[in-house]
Formats: sequence, structure tokens, C-alpha cells
Amino acid sequence: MSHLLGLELRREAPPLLGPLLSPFPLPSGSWHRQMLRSSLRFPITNSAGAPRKAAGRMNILAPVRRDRVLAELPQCLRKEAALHVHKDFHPRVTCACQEHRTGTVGRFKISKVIVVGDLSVGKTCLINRFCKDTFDKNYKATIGVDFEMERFEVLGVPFSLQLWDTAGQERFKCIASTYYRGAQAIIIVFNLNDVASLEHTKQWLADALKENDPSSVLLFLVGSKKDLSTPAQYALMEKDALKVAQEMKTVQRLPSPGVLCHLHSPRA
Ligand SMILES: Nc1nc2c(ncn2[C@@H]2O[C@H](COP(=O)(O)OP(=O)(O)OP(=O)(O)O)[C@@H](O)[C@H]2O)c(=O)[nH]1
Repeated sequence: MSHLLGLELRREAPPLLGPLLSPFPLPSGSWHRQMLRSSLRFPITNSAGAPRKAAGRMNILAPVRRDRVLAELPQCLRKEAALHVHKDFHPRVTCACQEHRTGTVGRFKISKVIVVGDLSVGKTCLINRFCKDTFDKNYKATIGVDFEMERFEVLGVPFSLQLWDTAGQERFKCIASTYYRGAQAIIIVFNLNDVASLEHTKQWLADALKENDPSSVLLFLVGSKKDLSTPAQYALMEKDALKVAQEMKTVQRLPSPGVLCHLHSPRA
């Protein structure tokens, strides 16, 4: 059983699904393996069942998972919080949303999220729980970076969320940091049972912000492994984490003092 505490560092934070303005190079990774698997499972056939050539541009995207289609937003994700419905939002993005061009491979418009934090704090587990609803108790260190892609549909608008899982090991920091640029959200993970990992989140944030615009990126501070801490330990750590969150907000120079807490309890 594990529990996660996330502290969002903006008061009026939009959902994590803001579309990206600049295209990314197509990386190789598990998403492509997934796409390959899904295309093998659903071969294109003619009426006789024989494989046929796709006419024109072939859509190689896997279908959006049913639980990723949000016809109605939950109350906590108010419509006003959605970036693309803001009146004064960037016209290119608004236009792309209206034309449903936000998730195409050709233009590769995606939202990029980077997940950083100390070695073994649970970054990979967090992403795996979100994307695959799995938990692996065996530790396999991330080498450099890995990534997952999740497709969403919010109020009829397609979004692609790209989650970059970076290595916490010092020797891979150089490689991992080259993937920080162009993030819409930074998730900084610490272990609720390890004060040092919370302290180090400031340095992780500083490194990530070197490559991103501090005023526009969304920050999330996430504590992992709650199942391994006692209620007293947790309460103490939560207090410290809130202090760190406030400090981070100062670094980001956000005008509002609001800090939003997300409590997430993934199943064992
Ligand atoms: N009990 C418990 N164990 C967890 C939790 N999250 C992660 N772990 C374990 O902690 C270890 C490290 O998890 P990872 O997700 O691989 O950690 P990481 O931050 O990606 O590590 P690096 O790739 O080295 O940076 C694994 O053995 C996980 O099973 C949790 O919430 N509860």
C-alpha cells in the first residue's frame, strides 16, 4: 500500500494537460513499443481479412483508453481551470484545440512532464501506477531517462501527456538534465521517510528550472512511501514539506500564497 502527497504550488492551477507550443524530436522509448504492440494486435485488413495498405496518412496512435476520455470534468477540475478555454490564452494553442490538432503525431503537440528526485524515491513507481496501474516492489534503477505517453480527451479536445522518468543516480544526472527543457510541469518526488530526499528537492527544482521558464511551469511536490511511515512521522514530514513548498513558490515568484494539497492513495 502506498500513499502520495502532492503539493501543487499554484492557487489557480490549470490541469496538467496544457498543450505544447514547440514540437519535440520523436524519442525512442516504451511508448513506441506500446504502439507497435497495439498495431500488431489490431492489424489493418480488407473485407476478406487480408492485410491491406492504409490509404493516405496512416494514424499510428493507439486509441485513447476509455478511462482517459473525460466527457465531464470532476468538480476539482473546474472548466475555468482548463488552459485552452481561457480567453486570453495563446491564440496558437486555442486554435489548435478548436481544430482538434493537439494530439497528432505529425505535429507532435504534447504536454511534457518531467519527474525528478533522489535515487529510489519512487519516481518510476509513481508513473507506472498512473499509466499502467501496476506496482513493482523490486527496485530497478532508471538508466538515464525513460518515458511514457498517455492520451487524454478533455471536453472533446485530445491531449497527449508525455511523462519523462529521470534517473536519480548522480552519474546519470548529466544525461537526464538534457531532457528537462520544454516541460509544462515538473514533478519533484521525495521519500516521506527520508528527510534528506526532501531537502534535495530544492536542488532538483533549481536544476530543472535552469531549462524552463519558472513563471509558466507547474510545480508539484510529491511525497512517496507513506505506507512505510507512522502517522506521527507523516504529520512531521508533511509540515516540513509544506515549508519546502512555500520556499519553492518563492523561487518561482508566484504572486499568490496559496498551496494546494493533493492526497493520493494508490492501491497496493
Ligand atoms: N513501500 C513502498 N515502496 C515503494 C513505493 N514507491 C516505490 N517503492 C519502492 O522503492 C523502490 C524504488 O522505486 P523506483 O520507482 O524504482 O524509484 P526511482 O525514484 O524511479 O529510482 P531511480 O530510477 O533510481 O531514480 C522500489 O523497490 C519500489 O518498489 C511506495 O509508495 N511504497
